[in-house]
Amino acid sequence: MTQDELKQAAAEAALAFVVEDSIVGVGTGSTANYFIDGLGRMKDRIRGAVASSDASAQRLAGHGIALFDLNDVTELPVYVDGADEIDGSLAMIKGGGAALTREKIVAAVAGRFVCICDASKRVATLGRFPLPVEVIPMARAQVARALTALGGRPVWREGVVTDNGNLILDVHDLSITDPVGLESEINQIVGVVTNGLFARRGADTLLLAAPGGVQRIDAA
Ligand SMILES: O=C[C@H](O)[C@H](O)[C@H](O)COP(=O)(O)O
Repeated sequence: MTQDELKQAAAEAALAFVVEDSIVGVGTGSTANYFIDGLGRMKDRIRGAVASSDASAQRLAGHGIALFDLNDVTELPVYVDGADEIDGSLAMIKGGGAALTREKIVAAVAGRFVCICDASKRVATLGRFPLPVEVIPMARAQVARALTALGGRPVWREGVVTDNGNLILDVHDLSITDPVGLESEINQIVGVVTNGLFARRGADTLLLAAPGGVQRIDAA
């Protein structure tokens, strides 16, 4: 099976978690796109969706799925999204597509975070994938210095502007021994909007696709 087929298999498995007549939280990226396409087939069984990016909103709209503003939503039973890396405790690195802040906001409202991944995303320790950090533009250099002081090597993702009008620094070479602590520590740097560690609120359920099938792993 190709990596794309595995992503699609994980995404299809997530459709079983969609609650009838509910509003669905929808992530961003190539794996989430397969989920959106599947959701399109069952659009008559849901009220609509909250999107975590302009790109996902566009794809959802293309399927005729009603879009809701998160401010108007009080109940979001399920959020489905991919990840760049996920560890044994279901903590993740996200933001390879620069959508981390909206993803974290929508996920925070959701009752259950279902992560959909192909097996290549599963790691013992987070950090081989450079950690994306969304930064207010005028603070780019000072945040980069603070991230260097933490032991990382920040690289500005030049040319990329987030849906919120901000910049991304990708932090290489971090030793992530305490994902929960590091997530909080980086968020304390003035000028940081948020970082791509999803550890304080990780996934509740992982659907991990390998050639042998899709494995379900629930958080302890
Ligand atoms: O900003 C992007 C998101 O965090 C994605 O969920 C993540 O990058 C995984 O994307 P993909 O499914 O394309 O590997």
